[in-house]
Amino acid sequence: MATSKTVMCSLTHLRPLTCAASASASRIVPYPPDLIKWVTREGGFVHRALDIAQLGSSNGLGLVAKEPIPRGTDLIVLPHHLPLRFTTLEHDPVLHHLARQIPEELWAMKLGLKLLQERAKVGSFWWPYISNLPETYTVPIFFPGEDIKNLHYAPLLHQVNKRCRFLLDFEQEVKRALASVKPDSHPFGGQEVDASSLGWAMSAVSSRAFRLYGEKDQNGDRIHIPMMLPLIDMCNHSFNPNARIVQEEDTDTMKMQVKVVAETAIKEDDPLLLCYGCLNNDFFLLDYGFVIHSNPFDCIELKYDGALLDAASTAAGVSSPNFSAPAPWQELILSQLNLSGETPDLKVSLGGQETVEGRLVAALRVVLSSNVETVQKYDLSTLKSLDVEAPLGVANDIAVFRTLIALCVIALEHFPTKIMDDESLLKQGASGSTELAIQYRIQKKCVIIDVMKNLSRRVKLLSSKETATAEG
Ligand SMILES: C[S@@+](CC[C@H](N)C(=O)[O-])C[C@H]1O[C@@H](n2cnc3c(N)ncnc32)[C@H](O)[C@@H]1O
Repeated sequence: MATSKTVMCSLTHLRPLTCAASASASRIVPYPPDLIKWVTREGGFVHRALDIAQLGSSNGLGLVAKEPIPRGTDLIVLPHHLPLRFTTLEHDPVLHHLARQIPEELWAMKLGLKLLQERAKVGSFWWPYISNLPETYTVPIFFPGEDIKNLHYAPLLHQVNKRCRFLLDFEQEVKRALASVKPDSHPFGGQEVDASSLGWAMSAVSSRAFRLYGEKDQNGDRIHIPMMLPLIDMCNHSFNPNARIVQEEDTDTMKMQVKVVAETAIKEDDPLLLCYGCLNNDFFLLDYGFVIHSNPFDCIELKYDGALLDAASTAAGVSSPNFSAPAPWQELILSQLNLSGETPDLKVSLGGQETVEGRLVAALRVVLSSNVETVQKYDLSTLKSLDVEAPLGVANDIAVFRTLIALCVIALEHFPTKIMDDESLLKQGASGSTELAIQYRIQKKCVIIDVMKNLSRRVKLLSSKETATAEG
């Protein structure tokens, strides 16, 4: 739900480890070593048609094909020693101690510690790779406070604040851990590490690492671990990728190597594109620093709240809704949907592949029905499905969809601006993080509008069927 009242926390007031960047593709050093040559020299393979190039103004650098490449062609092969990993074999006890303080959901920080260590190390094996990394990132932890507020969407503001707070606390943790370390065992070569440099490392990893099979665990099974893949991580994202990552055993060394293979035929001058995952825009913005227009996986999060649903239902013209006081049999089904009971999960979503989260559809169908016998004829998966047409009757589904449409209207009204206002702000020439924040909130509102359109179509269809039945 949208809000602008959350207390902001941002890292922009902190001194960055590196000098400030202006261009989006600005790298750690002005003239980094040639990455393709380094990968090849280290025993990797890079298809001769591949080159690194600047792609548009906002996508940074990318890989492009200088000539047509047939489907199935090997494009890049990285031998086992090139990916950067944080493994249990790491010798540094301070790094391990710090890694243990990082919550699982911020896994990128763990590998980020290793990245910072290698960045600080004189003569690091990975320097040719690290020096090619972007100097700054467009993720919201680096937005000025005003632009964090400009996101206008509480669940994301919460995540941004959580990350900023973690980095500020972790900075203190790192300082405490380093205070007693002797200079020759300092994990960062004696360099000071602050929240800004930790944020740089976390963002470098979250925007570039892939989770692939890593070490074997005690049972001999390979576990997924995040890895930074030099050169491969120059590929930008698309939901219609022309390349994919494959892991296979190198027949010479018997070690795992990572490959990029052409998924489709690639035309001359086409960028090489991988799919980073079926993610919503919250993940794309938080982890990668960009937003996808008409993202089919974008969604908005709402709280299942009886009073709110009664208000929505009443506004939709549904008579005497009882979401605030469901009957005991309805309450029982709500507990089965985990929307009631001792530890309910009240977060429900609109948009994405499901259009309306199944638990919310089922809850509305059940609470807006007064007929316990009819409801008991169906299992939960039927009640949750929008593909099953009106299991509890046409009038029930019409009431459900109208309530959901009213809920969408309420959700839209929580945003302090309308899409028209946002678009005129963009036309006036908002730049950098302001533009990104505005694009993000426009997309959230578009998700709601698309859900409303979808539900309106369903109401129209059901109403025409209802009329036809009455007339017939
Ligand atoms: C794995 S890196 C790809 C290489 C990167 N472009 C560079 O300059 O190093 C991921 C980053 O590329 C950019 N990017 C990738 N795909 C994009 C897309 N479809 N639209 C906008 N930016 C994209 C984002 O900045 C993202 O954080």
